[in-house]
Amino acid sequence: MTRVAVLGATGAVGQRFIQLLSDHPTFEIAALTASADSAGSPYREAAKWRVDTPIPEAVADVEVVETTPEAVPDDVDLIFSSLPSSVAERVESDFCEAGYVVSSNSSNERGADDVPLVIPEINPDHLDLIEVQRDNRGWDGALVKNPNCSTITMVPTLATLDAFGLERVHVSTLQAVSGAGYSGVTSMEILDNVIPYIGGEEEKMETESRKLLGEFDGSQVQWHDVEVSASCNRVATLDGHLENVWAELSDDPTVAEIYAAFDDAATQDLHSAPDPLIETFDEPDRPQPRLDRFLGNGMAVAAGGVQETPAGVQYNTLAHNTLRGAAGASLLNGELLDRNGWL
Ligand SMILES: N[C@@H](CC=O)C(=O)O
Repeated sequence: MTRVAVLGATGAVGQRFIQLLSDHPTFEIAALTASADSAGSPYREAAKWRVDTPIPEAVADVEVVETTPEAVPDDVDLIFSSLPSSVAERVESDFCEAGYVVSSNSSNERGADDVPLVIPEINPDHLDLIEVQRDNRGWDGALVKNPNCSTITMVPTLATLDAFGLERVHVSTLQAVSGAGYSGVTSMEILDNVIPYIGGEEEKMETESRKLLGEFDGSQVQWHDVEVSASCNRVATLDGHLENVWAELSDDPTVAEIYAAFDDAATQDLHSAPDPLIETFDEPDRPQPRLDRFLGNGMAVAAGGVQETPAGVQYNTLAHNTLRGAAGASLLNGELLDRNGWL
């Protein structure tokens, strides 16, 4: 078994990690960390459990430790991080310096030249950037990131469309409240409402997509030159980010060819990877968050409503933002790290 630790285990994404790890066939939880205030408490007291399955018995009485390399057992092979990015910025590098491999959902360093930003089905080869990172930083460990939830929802379809010459993308998002965390938006703000702004989100979609779709040339990632412009909205759904995408392509594929390309999107032979990666719908009113967010155990991307418009090919895409878009994304990167011998 691969021994794993979760940094920031009491938060919303941390709880998803616990849920996903509790019946994982090859990963076992060896340590859970939280802030100094919670350290020393059993997990069931430190975390206000809010996931829709019961708290796993195996972790309920585990004592939470502080988020420092010294507090984590030396024989931990892999660390998952769901720390707030301000904390991650300070502590993730300490873990990497201490020799740990960190698969992180936090947004710090996603754009750094020597940090792999990875979706296993899209750019698994970018993991080899770890060699460059180790040379640059002198680490025995490594830092690997997954993208933001709204980026990860859209990029699998864009990677597929790249075969038709992806030139420009416009996207408008309808993002669930869980993306903002438990104290993110209050009920008074979001009920009967849409908030047409999510701080920093548009920039994340615009930059992370280009890095993910880029080519790793052995020493650096040459970012894709597609132009992406995003408009991000918070809506009153619980989980599942729905996105309306317009993609301008240099070729002129038919709608049927686009559906066929989505259906054939590359998959990975990893425990948490869905097959197919993209579930398609012919119906113009799908995918929908409530109906389609759990496709592929919450790890698939859904796409539908493909049509030709004067502004390019238009379609809707959806993914579960805390599964495929957060904890599940880091977990999948951990499975790839393990399979490719980085642990
Ligand atoms: N930044 C995202 C997080 C993903 O769920 C958001 O605010 O929705």
